[in-house]
Amino acid sequence: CSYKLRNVDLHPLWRTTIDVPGGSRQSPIDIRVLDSVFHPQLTPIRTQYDPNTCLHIWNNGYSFFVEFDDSTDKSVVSGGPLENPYRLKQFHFHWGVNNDWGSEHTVDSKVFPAELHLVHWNCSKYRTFEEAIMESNGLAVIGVFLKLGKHHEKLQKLVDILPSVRYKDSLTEFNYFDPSCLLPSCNDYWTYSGSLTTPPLTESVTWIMMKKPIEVDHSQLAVFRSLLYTAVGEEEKNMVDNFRPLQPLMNRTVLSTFQ
Ligand SMILES: NS(=O)(=O)c1ccco1
Ligand SMILES: [Zn+2]
Repeated sequence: CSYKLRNVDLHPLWRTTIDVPGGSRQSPIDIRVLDSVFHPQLTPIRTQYDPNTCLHIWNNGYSFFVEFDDSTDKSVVSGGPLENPYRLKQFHFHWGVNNDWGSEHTVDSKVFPAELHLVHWNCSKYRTFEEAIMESNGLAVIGVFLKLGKHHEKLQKLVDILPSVRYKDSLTEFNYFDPSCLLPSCNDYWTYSGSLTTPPLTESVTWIMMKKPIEVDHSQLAVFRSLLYTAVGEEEKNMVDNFRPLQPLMNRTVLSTFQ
């Protein structure tokens, strides 16, 4: 395989390898398939999303976030390694300047052009998302790899509105979207204990990484890359390579639902 070096010009947010004091469960990681342990008791992940809870999209200067109304249990994930339902708060992506890299997690060192994160918080134990991100079992993030392939029909509704959040701190209304259309058809996943990959990098995440990638086409990824890190009036910097470098596995085991 062609070994491409990633001389990536990382965003200042990630340029320093921020070592969280005492960090022992940081994300992202390289998932070594043969080292993962098959766990037959892990049930499939169950998502119940109400498209009416979709609120808006905003560009916060390092990704674009689709945010949901998390004041009720209308949009939740449960099952698998989760001891109770977790409420959907937002989803966002990480991507590269080209199709050779962009994902945060890797699979046997294989990099994907982008990665989707669906972020949920433990509403049975904590009162708010902000509180949950500080707790070891506070969050559950479903990660989905994106690969280059056929046009993703359902994603296009989101892609079409991205130009309206081109600049940092811009926000636009976005209603009636069910993010389960972005999940792969196959239920197989890996799961491990990790952290947020952006500040505050807290070690509060149960990661659920879907084995099968979804396909998007070149033009759809190109629109992601047309977004800007910068606000109106600032010197324009394209929002690309917004992924954190791989972190050491340390004393962790990745579990899998398949052999
Ligand atoms: N990239 S991520 O899903 O770990 C995340 C969510 C909020 C902050 O960082
Ligand atoms: Zn993320």
